[in-house]
Amino acid sequence: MAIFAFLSKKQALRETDNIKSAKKMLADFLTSKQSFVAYRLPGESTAYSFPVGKTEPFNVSEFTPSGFEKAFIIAPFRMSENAFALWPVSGKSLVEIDTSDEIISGNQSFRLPQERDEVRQSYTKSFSVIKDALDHQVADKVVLARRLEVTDVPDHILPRVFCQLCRAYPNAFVYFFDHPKVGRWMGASPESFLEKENHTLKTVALAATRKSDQHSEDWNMKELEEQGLVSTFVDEVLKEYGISKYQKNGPEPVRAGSMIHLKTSYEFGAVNFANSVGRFMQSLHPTPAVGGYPKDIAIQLIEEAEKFDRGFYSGFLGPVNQGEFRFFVNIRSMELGDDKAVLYLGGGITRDSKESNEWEETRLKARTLLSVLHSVKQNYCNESIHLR
Ligand SMILES: C=C(O[C@@H]1C=C(C(=O)O)C=C[C@H]1O)C(=O)O
Repeated sequence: MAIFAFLSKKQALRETDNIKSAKKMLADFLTSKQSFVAYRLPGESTAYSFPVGKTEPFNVSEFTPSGFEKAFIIAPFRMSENAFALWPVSGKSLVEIDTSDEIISGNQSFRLPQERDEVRQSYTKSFSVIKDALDHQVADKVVLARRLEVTDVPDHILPRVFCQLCRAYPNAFVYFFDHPKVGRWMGASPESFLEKENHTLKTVALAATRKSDQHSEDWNMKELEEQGLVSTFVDEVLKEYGISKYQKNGPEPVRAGSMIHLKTSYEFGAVNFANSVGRFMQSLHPTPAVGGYPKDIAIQLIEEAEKFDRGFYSGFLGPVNQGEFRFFVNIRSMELGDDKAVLYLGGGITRDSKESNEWEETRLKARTLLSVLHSVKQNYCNESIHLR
């Protein structure tokens, strides 16, 4: 033990247990252009990373835990496009990484800059396409998303942003990956898609958004309906797969950063899905939390109203390990590259939605990542963030 006398406890631990500094490992991957994955599961103190070797495109319906052992799965919003499985370089396994050495001052002072008129007007246009369809009873709910571009985001701050996201959002699924076929993305998702633990499958119906300082009032009809449609959809998919016995709890309020959502939790036996878990995922995705209700009509309306490709935003992603898996909905996320970050921000629109409230909701959601980007930039570049 004496040889560690001059090291801090954390450093000594790193020497003995082979825990690497997240900041250093991710910086090395970025400078050497090595594809990688890094993630931290909700509620856990340990984060993991690995250099990516074998990569395989696949159709979500083909997914089985045994066929994708040790892979990290990344599925897009559109089920007509391929998902990707990323495995560690052969002979390498997951490395525990320490994200705690990156403690910087908080982000309380963060104020979201105003956005350009064109951005605001374009949202208004897309909103009216959706609202018209809802008013004509074409659908009951559609999730409308927009993009927000942040300039001057240099590569060297990204490992620090990842560490800071882990610290700021202990209950989120925090991830960061870079791969030539999939792109470079980072996020802090509050929403589980589907998880298998022991012999149980778990999912949630998460929707409706309030500022966390507004939670004392009762949830109104519009919010209850918006979340209720996600629950109705999950119930319908379970029924379609012949699952009649399941545990359902909620809805109850849950905190996600500076927001509160309503969540209903579901648990059911995995035995019902011997080889059909991939097909089940294909039926479940996208839930009306990120798509809409009815599903196919909502997807068509999204294509019509949003003038961009969602890519991996509002798809799902996560690790497969020892026959179990933890998949999360890819929200509160950003696509990185060329010295910029593009945030994707969505919100559920129903017939009772007001455009200005929905716009503000997307700005509230932007805070999750922007407040962290801002504090890292302030501390290491001595400047604030710039929106395009
Ligand atoms: C679509 C997003 O979030 C989803 C939409 C919500 C809403 O409409 O209130 C709430 C939580 C998420 O299920 C997003 O953050 O981009």
